[in-house]
Amino acid sequence: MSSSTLPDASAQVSGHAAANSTSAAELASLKVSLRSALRQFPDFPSPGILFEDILPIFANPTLHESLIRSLELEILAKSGGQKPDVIVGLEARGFLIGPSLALRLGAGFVPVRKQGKLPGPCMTQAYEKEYGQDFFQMQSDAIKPGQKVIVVDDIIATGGSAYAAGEMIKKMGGELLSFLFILELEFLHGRDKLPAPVNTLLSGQA
Ligand SMILES: O=P(O)(O)OC[C@H]1O[C@H](OP(=O)(O)OP(=O)(O)O)[C@H](O)[C@@H]1O
Ligand SMILES: Nc1ncnc2[nH]cnc12
Ligand SMILES: [Mg+2]
Repeated sequence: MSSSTLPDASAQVSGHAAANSTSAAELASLKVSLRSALRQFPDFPSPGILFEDILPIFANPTLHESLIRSLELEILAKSGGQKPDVIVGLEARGFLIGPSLALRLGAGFVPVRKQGKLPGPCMTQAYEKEYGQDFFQMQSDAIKPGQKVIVVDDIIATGGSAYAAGEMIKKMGGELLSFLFILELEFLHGRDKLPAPVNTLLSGQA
């Protein structure tokens, strides 16, 4: 190793550290504006549920851009260099973020839909969520064996929806890298159900 390598290497390391701290500062500031845009509606869709409304973020192009950038930064910070092949988004609110995020990351997008919406052979999984139960489906060939997958959705409450998606992805031979949400309802401990790391931008209803 030449004597000039060490200073170059250490300059590179401190360059990465500076870039990481810049990204962390950017992410922290974006999260503040995203949180301030959320609205809450008591007793929707049923008594006792405090509904978290994320839609104001999408009504404002600056906040919309902040959201997609935050999700991208969160993945880059937590991925340990592992790039996803596929982003899986859950119908319906997961469709608001999945395709844009997939484009940013150069990954494919695959939908998980509610039963009866997808053509051709499908895999079906029952699930329960904070205020109901339903069936999810994916097209049976949507994930190729060995593909690296990140599941995205707006909110993790009980974790039932995301768990069902993870089950189907594993049955198709996909490798679950992580789950990513805008908001976590911590008191429901949904993350404890999930079989891969769980990353969230915001938490609430502690
Ligand atoms: O962690 P869980 O308890 O499973 O709950 C979270 C899920 O519930 C909501 O979806 P929902 O199907 O109610 O509505 P949507 O069709 O508007 O996404 C939310 O968008 C998450 O997908
Ligand atoms: N409290 C809540 N607000 C919005 N979406 C939800 N999905 C599950 N629980 C929810
Ligand atoms: Mg949903």
